Amino acid sequence: MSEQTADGTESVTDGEKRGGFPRFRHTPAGPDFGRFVEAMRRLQDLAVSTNVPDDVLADIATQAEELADRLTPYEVPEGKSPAGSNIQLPGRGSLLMLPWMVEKFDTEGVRSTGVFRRYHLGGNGAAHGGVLPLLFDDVFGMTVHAGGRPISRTGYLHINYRAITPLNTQLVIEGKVDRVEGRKTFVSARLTDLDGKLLADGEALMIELLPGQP
Ligand SMILES: CCCCCCCCCC(=O)SCCNC(=O)CCNC(=O)[C@H](O)C(C)(C)COP(=O)(O)OP(=O)(O)OC[C@H]1O[C@@H](n2cnc3c(N)ncnc32)[C@H](O)[C@@H]1OP(=O)(O)O
Repeated sequence: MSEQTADGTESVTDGEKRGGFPRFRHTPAGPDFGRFVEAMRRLQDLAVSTNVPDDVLADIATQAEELADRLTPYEVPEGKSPAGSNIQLPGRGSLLMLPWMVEKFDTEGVRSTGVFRRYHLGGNGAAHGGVLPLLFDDVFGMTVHAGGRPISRTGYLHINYRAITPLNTQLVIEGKVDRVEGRKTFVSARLTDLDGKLLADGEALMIELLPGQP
């Protein structure tokens, strides 16, 4: 059963295995959206890797403020932006997500490839330990979805850091459903380089939302 809400989303209730998740209509990315997101990613990389003279930075800060002012009138609620739901774009078009491409999405599992960039630097050339759980959690969410399981949230997420994760190196992550027990879906994933060297592995418990659970 579903009902239309004031902002145009559908609030879906019992029987549709979506917990309290609204059913958002897909917002397609326009022709320049991918270019815009990549430009924003370059800005993020540069924001953490430059040392700009004060007089130049004053001008750049003004330009950044002007850009934000131009974007602000177009702010929309969750589910109304192309960010996050366009799987043909790196990170599905979301600046929050790692800029990785989904290469496989089916009942056997999910495979995604990409690089950690300068923005993701932790220390001494390695990716920050905090961005790996972001990658794993996102892959686990997709794995549950690809596996045909109901909408679920992460109960726990465990990462084993097996080796230093390099920046600017093509890597691959593969996630799969290990087993299902009632509402509980146990998933696991491995992050490797293209030679198969294991960098990190992880497991998580994804719990099916009950009707109305946010
Ligand atoms: C198209 C749209 C796609 C959207 C995809 C969304 C993916 C989102 C992925 C995320 O990252 S979610 C963000 C991080 N996670 C959260 O914010 C979850 C916060 N926690 C909750 O909301 C609740 O804990 C939750 C709804 C997941 C479960 O609460 P419940 O009260 O419904 O479940 P309950 O505590 O009764 O636990 C259900 C079962 O799981 C077990 N369990 C729960 N937490 C556990 C835990 N941490 N470790 C081990 N077992 C756990 C619990 O023991 C029990 O086992 P049994 O059924 O065998 O008795």
